[in-house]
Amino acid sequence: MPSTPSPNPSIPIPVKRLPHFEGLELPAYATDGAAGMDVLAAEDVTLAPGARHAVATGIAVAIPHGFEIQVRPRSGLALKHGITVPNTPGTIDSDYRGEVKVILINHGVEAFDVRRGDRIAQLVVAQVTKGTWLKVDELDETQRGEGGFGSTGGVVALGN
Ligand SMILES: O=c1ccn([C@H]2C[C@H](O)[C@@H](COP(=O)(O)OP(=O)(O)OP(=O)(O)O)O2)c(=O)[nH]1
Ligand SMILES: [Mg+2]
Repeated sequence: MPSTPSPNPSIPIPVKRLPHFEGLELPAYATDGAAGMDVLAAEDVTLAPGARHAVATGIAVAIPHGFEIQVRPRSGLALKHGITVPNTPGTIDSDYRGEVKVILINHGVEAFDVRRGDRIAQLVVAQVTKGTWLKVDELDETQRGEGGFGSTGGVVALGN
């Protein structure tokens, strides 16, 4: 029997469309199951190889307290053109009221033209769990202990 997909939880997010947003669409989920909303560039910019730029989106948001928006790259742009988000996932704080910008970097070998209206990245709404420090003198023992950074082996599969 096919299972009925449970609806995604969804929260309303106040969004302000800045003057240069004129004529663009709000970030939107491309499919029902998409994790991120594709966000459009609100400006034209050419990225030379190695160059980076904080690309305008034309929107400002008031994310409800306890949530954040993560700015993630689009895999198609990364694979085909080497265009990615150097600070991925970019963090939009709930108390930020400035314009949402997407930092793009060109890791490709050719210049890349971002055109106004292009879908340049995706925005993922996520819940934030805050931590508080519990000061201790000793930590519990684990199998890993202080091993890290490749301590469990290299790229060869376990068992080989
Ligand atoms: O990709 C991004 C990353 C950040 N921001 C905005 C929203 C975020 O709330 C603010 C600060 O971002 P972050 O904390 O990552 O940068 P910072 O270097 O720590 O700056 P700040 O001292 O302002 O927190 O900048 C964006 O618009 N796009
Ligand atoms: Mg910060």
